[in-house]
Amino acid sequence: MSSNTIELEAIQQAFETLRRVKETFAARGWFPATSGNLSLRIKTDHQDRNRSLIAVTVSGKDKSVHTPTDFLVVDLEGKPAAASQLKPSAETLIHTALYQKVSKCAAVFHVHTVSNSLVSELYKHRGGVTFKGHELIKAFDIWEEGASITVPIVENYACIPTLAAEICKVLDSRVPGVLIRNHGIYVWGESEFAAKRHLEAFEFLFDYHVKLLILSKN
Ligand SMILES: CSC[C@@H](O)[C@@H](O)C(=O)COP(=O)(O)O
Ligand SMILES: [Zn+2]
Repeated sequence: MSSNTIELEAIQQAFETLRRVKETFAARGWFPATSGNLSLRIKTDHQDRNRSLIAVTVSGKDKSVHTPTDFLVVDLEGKPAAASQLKPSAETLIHTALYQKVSKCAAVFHVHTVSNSLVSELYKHRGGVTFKGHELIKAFDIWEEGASITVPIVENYACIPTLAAEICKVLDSRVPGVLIRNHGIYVWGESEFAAKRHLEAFEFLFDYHVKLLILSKN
C-alpha cells in the first residue's frame, strides 16, 4: 500500500471519529449557535511530530447537522494541507498551539456551555476554579484521596494568537483543560476517548458547582 493511500485512510478515519464526537456533543446541546470546534491528530506513517496533520472542524457550521464538508486537514501552522474552499475553525491556532505544547496531545475539543461560562465568569478574578474531593477527579488520572485540581481561566481575547499564547502560559500538566472567560473550555487528551472523558468530567464538575451555589442560596 502506498503512503498516500495510508494517509488518505488515516484522514477518513479521523473525519469519521470527529463526526461521531460531533454528533454526541451536539445531542447534548454543547454547540449552541454554531459555537465549538473539534480536532484530532491524524495518525500517519511518519513519526516526525513537526510534520503532523490535524483534522479540524470547518468554521461557522451548524455542528448539529452532518454534511460532507464538516472537516478539513491543516498543518501545525493551521494552514490547509491541500487547496480547499473550506475555512478551518477561526480558533484553529489554539488547537495547533496545544498540539505543539502538550506532550502526547492527540485530540482537542472546545465547547461553550452555560455552566462552563458561568464558572469562568465567577472565578476569573482568582485565575482558576478549584474542585476538591470529587470522585470524578479520577477521570483525569488523579487517584489520591481528597485530591484537588484547579482549572485555569484566561481572559477572552479577541485576537486568537494572543488567546492561544495566554492558554499556553497557564497549562498545568495534571489538568487537561483551560477555561476562557464567558466563552467556553478547551480540553485535550492522548486520544479522542481521553479528551471526551476529560470534557465530560469538567462539565459534570461545573454543573454540580453551579447547582450547589443555587441550592445553597435558597
Ligand atoms: C458563533 S460564536 C462562536 C465562535 O466565535 C467561536 O468561539 C467558536 O467556538 C466557533 O468558531 P468556529 O470558527 O466555528 O470554530
Ligand atoms: Zn469558541
